[in-house]
Amino acid sequence: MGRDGWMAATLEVVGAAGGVVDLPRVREGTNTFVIRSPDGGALQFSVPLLIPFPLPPEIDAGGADGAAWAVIEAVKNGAPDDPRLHPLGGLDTPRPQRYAGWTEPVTLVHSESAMGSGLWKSDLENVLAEDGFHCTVRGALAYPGPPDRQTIRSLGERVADLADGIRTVTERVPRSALMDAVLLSLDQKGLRDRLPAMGLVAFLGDGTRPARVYTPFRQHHRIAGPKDGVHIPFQCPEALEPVEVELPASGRVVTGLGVRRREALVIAGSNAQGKTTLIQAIRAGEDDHAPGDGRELVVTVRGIRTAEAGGLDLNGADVSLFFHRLPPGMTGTPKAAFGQGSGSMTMAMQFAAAIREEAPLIVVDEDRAAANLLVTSCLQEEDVTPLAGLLAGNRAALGDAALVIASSSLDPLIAQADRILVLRGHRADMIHPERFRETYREHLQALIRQMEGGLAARDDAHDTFS
Ligand SMILES: Nc1ncnc2c1ncn2[C@@H]1O[C@H](COP(=O)(O)OP(=O)(O)OP(=O)(O)O)[C@@H](O)[C@H]1O
Repeated sequence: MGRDGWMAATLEVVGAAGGVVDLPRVREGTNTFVIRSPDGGALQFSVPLLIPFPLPPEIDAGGADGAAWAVIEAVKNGAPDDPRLHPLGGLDTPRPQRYAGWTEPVTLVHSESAMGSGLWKSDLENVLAEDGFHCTVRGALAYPGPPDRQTIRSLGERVADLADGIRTVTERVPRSALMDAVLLSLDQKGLRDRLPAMGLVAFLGDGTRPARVYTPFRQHHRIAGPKDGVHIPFQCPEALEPVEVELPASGRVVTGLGVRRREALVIAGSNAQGKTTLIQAIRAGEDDHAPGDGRELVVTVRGIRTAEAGGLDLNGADVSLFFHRLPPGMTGTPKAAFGQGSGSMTMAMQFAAAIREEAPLIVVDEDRAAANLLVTSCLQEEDVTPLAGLLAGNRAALGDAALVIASSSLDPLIAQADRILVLRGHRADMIHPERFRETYREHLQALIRQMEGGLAARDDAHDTFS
């Protein structure tokens, strides 16, 4: 941190930048630093600024994160054309691509997770408040040489110019753009609060565009932006009884799929129809999204959990919901198991913990699950009850949690669903569970006939050649 003495000069920089530096928010080494880049070509800095742009009085402070989002994205957009903003993208350094993450667009307005912590976005460090726009900006300049009076003064001037540039852009953001983002943020927060009273744990609005595009800086679905090109919007089929909702802040009336408390909803469909994408959108509904994200109308209550196969160490984990005996190699009892968990044991632990801690919604994706914790094989012994078995015979053990399960091949599990949404060509349709069970029965009978036919043919061939 103290390389070349730049850190020692930081406070001088702060002084030189005058009143724009947000002194109460200065945390040296964390959000305030000046350091030469590892390749030596740039001087990287981070500094909390207070831009004199107070939250307009007509804006409800509850949606101020939307206004902060609109301002930050406008500044990022303006960076190439305004030399004062060039440090944001390291545009004057020999390798600007190294700093492109700082101007990477973000369509997230609020998240309780630590998602995208390396990106500039509306969060606890970037807030529009009554006393101005508090923001922590990171930048990079071409390396000016060792820290002496001249270079330190010029750094101070660049930071002051940057603050000035941010202020200019901020003041030009149309009020309507601020208001759109604010209302959307308030709508999502308000709807999330209302869901429990509606008997719902998630709402997936019609028109949602759930698919994502990944960039080097946004590699997780929660922070990734909308997919370009062909993008089929979600539309809740009539047979799934769409819910109509009046959004609390804008008063807009929208329709969509409501995921009900305690229900088991299966998202089915053959390969690559968009099951994982839809389930990820429901998970991302814990966050608030900006106009254009595509998931603005997906709202999920907080505290949802996933259960996935893994190989975690179990340290007194209660897996008795699924396991009635421990496999060899583990110690303890099913109520307090110790040892290296198998894929299904780890998943059982996560599932049981979610139920114990009263998670409102548990999400399971067949792609990431231990299949033997979901359905039974004819070889399975009695010491494990998979999820399909719990749904069939012991629903009470799952408490109040709703389940959303993406599955394309685990018919015995799909057969236990309360509702089945089936995706075809990325479009949602519905299969009545009773109809599915009939089809499944016929499918099993055909399989038995096929298997018996195959065995008989094998016996005939054996007789012929023996
Ligand atoms: N509504 C949509 N519009 C356009 N593309 C979509 C849509 N939903 C998903 N996709 C795209 O379809 C592809 C497959 O999606 P996804 O992985 O969610 O399918 P899946 O049903 O879970 O697949 P699998 O059965 O192989 O696990 C991805 O490239 C995804 O971005």
